[in-house]
Amino acid sequence: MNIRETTLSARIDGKAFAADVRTHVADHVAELNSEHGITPGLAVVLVGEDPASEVYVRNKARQTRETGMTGFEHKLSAETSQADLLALLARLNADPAVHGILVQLPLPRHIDTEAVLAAIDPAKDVDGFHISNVGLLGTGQKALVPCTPLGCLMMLRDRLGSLKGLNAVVVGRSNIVGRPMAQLLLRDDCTVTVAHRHSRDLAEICRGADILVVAVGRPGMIKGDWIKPGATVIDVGINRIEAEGGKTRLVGDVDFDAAARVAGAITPVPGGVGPMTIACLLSNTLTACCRAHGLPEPDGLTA
Ligand SMILES: Nc1nc(=O)c2c([nH]1)NC[C@@H]1CN(c3ccc(C(=O)N[C@@H](CCC(=O)O)C(=O)O)cc3)C=[N+]21
Ligand SMILES: [Mg+2]
Repeated sequence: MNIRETTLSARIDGKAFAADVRTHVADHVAELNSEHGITPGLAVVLVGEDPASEVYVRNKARQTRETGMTGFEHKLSAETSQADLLALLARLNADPAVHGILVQLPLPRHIDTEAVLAAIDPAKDVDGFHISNVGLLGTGQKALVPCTPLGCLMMLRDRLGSLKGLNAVVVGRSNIVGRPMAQLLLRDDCTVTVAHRHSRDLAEICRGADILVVAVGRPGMIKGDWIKPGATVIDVGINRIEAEGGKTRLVGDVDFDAAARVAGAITPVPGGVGPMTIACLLSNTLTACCRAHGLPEPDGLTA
């Protein structure tokens, strides 16, 4: 087999997977609607004008509508006070048409992120960032699970079936990805190592990984010879770098071409984890809606 073929067979198509998840969500939403007259609603709150965030929020709003759910968008100026933001969240918490609430991060510096996340009703916390959901996940209870790690887990289960007993290495320990990812892998009976910027001999740690999840935000940091042959590699990094002709290009945290020659499977950037994150946001909104109404949750969409 030549290198090109090897690369292609190793690629995990997150974009196609996400489209499947959205179809599954849309089917369930249609059923909720026809049988119970319920339409799941997702509120997205964006504070300030960050171009990348606006693209993301726009994509998400479109996909929310495409799956038959209602999207509520709240775009607030960068100068919005914390009190005003908290007042909006109180209204959304009380609104029965809103089943999911997402406050786009990062927030402007004058706003206390932890206070804002704590103000979201945990039952509507489709990002899974409220400490109540973090604690439920950490103790193996039913939670709303952060979208990016949930999407990674879905791809891993799809590729590998059971994850039991596998060595999983998570590089990065953020509250958004690394930590919840480690909890999910532990729950699926992996032996989990969490590595980070202070870890000694990161290359050697990575070489022991049957599953390698990287979420550090450093373009191409993970080299091909750090990958165990046949390993499954999930690249969470989305780094915009300068390309030729003054253009920009998206790359992950893993040196894709080199890693793809060694890995059993690997997610590309773009077209890997990113689309799955949005699909999982939609599935979390559906899950929150089902729980709010005491109705059965969709199969295969929750961790
Ligand atoms: N409360 C909160 N929850 C989030 O989930 C959240 C957030 N804040 N703040 C920003 C980050 C970023 N994020 C992305 C989701 C999808 C893509 C995505 O679909 N990326 C495409 C490429 C898109 C492009 O071309 O720019 C891909 O990887 O194929 C990217 C980034 C969610 N975030
Ligand atoms: Mg880190």
